[in-house]
Amino acid sequence: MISIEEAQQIILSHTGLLGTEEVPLLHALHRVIAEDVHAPWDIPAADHSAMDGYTFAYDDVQGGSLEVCGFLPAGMAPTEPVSPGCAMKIMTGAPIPPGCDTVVPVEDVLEEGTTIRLRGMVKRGDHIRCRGEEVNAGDLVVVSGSLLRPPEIGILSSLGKTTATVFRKARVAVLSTGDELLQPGSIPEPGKIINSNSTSIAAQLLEAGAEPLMLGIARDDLETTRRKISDGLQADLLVTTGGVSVGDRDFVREALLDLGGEIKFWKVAMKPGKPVAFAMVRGKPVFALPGNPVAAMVAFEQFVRPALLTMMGHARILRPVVRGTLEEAIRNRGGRPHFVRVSVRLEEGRYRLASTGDQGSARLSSLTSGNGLVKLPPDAAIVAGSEVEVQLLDRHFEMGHP
Ligand SMILES: Nc1nc2c(c(=O)[nH]1)N[C@H]1C(S)=C(S)[C@@H](COP(=O)(O)OP(=O)(O)OC[C@H]3O[C@@H](n4cnc5c(N)ncnc54)[C@H](O)[C@@H]3O)O[C@H]1N2
Ligand code: MOO
Repeated sequence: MISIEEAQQIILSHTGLLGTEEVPLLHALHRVIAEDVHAPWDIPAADHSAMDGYTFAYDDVQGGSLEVCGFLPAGMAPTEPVSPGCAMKIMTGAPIPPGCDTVVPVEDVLEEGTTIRLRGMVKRGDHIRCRGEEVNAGDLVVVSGSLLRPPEIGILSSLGKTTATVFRKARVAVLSTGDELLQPGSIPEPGKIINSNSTSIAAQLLEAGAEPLMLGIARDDLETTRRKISDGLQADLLVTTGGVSVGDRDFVREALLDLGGEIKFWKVAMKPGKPVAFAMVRGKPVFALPGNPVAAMVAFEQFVRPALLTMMGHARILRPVVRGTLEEAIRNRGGRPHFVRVSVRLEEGRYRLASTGDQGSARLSSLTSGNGLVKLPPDAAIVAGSEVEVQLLDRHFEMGHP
């Protein structure tokens, strides 16, 4: 049995970047850009007013009064110089006319008919956003490999871009195995359960920015399992759940080998998720996750998600780890690291952690009532009040459960 870290290394050594595609700018949100973007022009393109107020030549201010000679709303492009001794009323964002070099906000003047009187001190160049202050033509503005968040989308738009070249979304085939499984939406019958794993894995894929392709259920026989897995190899990556332990009807590993696959590892020292397998089959990575619903989701977090993010160009592929105070004692009596599901609350700037209760590998509510995983070493007993590291699976829950 290998460690979690060894398993992650093996996976990443078989994980390469996907290709790229050009998409409309808004479709590039939360994806990784695969091109360097240089500015085709200065931003701002000219000196602009940063305030609604008056603009004038600083040297013309004699005794603090100026004659108002005109009005410059945003959108105008004045070319005529302003006459000596004159001020122009100017709106935020309007270009500074030739001859002017200073702006005073409207609330800092006394308006007396067609003249204005400055109420206080003014400095040359006040309240002017200079040409190229943010970006100069030719500057590298967005670097290839950057994650595109709303601000990056905005700056790309300001550079005239309407599309972006980004790494492709991974297309991931999802297959569940088991004779006991019913399609989602069914009414349970004796001996049967609903295939919830396909849905939870698909949700994890969507959250990671990938595209799930639902292959449905493979019955517990070698031929069906092999055929369904073969179908899944059309995708960039395949995730299966169930049928990977040592049961008489666990056919996933045999099917992978029959298809010419190489099993890079099987069984990782962790709980839940031990009987996870990783294989390369016809050049495609295949993750065979355990059937127990929590084991499948926790193994997805540790192994599938980092691989997907790497393929889609992300530099940050692991969940953030923070330190928090345990509100209760937790212990691991087993010989494998145990991912204890906890709820993480942010209280007065400190993280506080509480166990989500019964930690059974089949009990999905141990995940729904929490948002973090504490990796507890084998045979560890941690007392209440101790500080431990926790992987944050979901930042929304920190402010309290809805
Ligand atoms: N003799 C041993 N038995 C088991 C071992 C072991 O080491 N020796 N490991 C246990 C561990 S740990 C896990 S985890 C499970 C994993 O087994 P499989 O991956 O073969 O999964 P299945 O046996 O097919 O199913 C396990 C469990 O999960 C339920 N399940 C399966 N698929 C789904 C689905 N799509 N949606 C919802 N629930 C699903 C299934 O009904 C079983 O209850 O093996 C232990 N056994
Ligand atoms: O790995 Mo299985 O870990 O019970 O859930």
